[in-house]
Amino acid sequence: MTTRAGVPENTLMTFLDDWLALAIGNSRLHWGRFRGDRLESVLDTPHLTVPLSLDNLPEIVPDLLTKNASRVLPLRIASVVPRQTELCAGYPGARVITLAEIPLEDLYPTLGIDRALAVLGAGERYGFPCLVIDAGTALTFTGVDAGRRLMGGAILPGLGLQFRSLGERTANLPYLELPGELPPLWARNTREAIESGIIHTLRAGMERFIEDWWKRYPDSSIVLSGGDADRLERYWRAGEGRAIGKLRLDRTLIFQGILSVSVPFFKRDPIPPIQI
Ligand SMILES: Nc1ncnc2c1ncn2[C@@H]1O[C@H](COP(=O)(O)OP(=O)(O)O)[C@@H](O)[C@H]1O
Ligand SMILES: CC(C)(COP(=O)(O)O)[C@@H](O)C(=O)NCCC(=O)O
Ligand SMILES: [K+]
Repeated sequence: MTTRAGVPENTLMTFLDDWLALAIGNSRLHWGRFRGDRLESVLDTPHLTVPLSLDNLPEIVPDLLTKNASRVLPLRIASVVPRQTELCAGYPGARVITLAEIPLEDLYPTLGIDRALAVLGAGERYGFPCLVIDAGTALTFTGVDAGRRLMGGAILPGLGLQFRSLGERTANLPYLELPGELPPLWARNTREAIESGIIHTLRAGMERFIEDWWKRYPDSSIVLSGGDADRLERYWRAGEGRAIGKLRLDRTLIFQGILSVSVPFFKRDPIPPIQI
């Protein structure tokens, strides 16, 4: 396989090389800089407005690049936003990850690559079976069993989107930011009523999925990821907080997933044994 620049791909990444991972979500870009198999730094940036090039990469991710990084850094892209993928395609080291490369069974053809990589990353890091709850633009549940088969999942509007849609599509409701703390269940003003409705309903929904998942896979890890994961974890913990010890927070799952599908390109030690 060769890159766009015609360089054989597996000569691009060696064990100690720097390379970039880019996860393109519906709200923004998530960048990770690796040195070999080590994730050294991460950065979120707005969507691209112009094509990505060798010239503008240093301006887009100044904090990720070392000063002497003059050569073309390999860039492995996982995107759920086709227009943004197109804007990256002209970058010489770019390569887009597809579902065909994901070593999980029973994936359906339209599954988001971000979901596949995050749950792969979660399984590699915490063991299969595992359930990922990704609180991004959309909020997704993605579960994989001990045989690395996709069990199933669900998609709903993310927290930010739920707040925004009420603010934008109603005459009297304000657009609110996500609150820092879990609001009271029974509100007596508009702000808290919106916060309560969205957050307590989401918590109840999460409980439904989590309880069912643990019934099927009692020892499974459940991992929260995405831009709203920290807040979601805080809301979850502030409630009755059932079995909270087993909910992990890890916002780098997708980078672990991208690393895992890049493994053949590294001379790296095998990933630690999988705990089931
Ligand atoms: N600078 C920011 N831009 C966009 N969303 C942000 C930002 N900071 C925090 N967030 C939160 O992150 C959520 C989006 O999650 P994220 O994982 O970044 O989205 P995606 O991967 O779908 O682009 C939003 O609901 C918002 O509350
Ligand atoms: C569900 C998603 C929109 C989530 O995107 P995100 O919130 O990470 O930007 C994305 O994974 C997607 O476009 N999925 C395709 C449909 C599916 O996964 O079934
Ligand atoms: K995501």
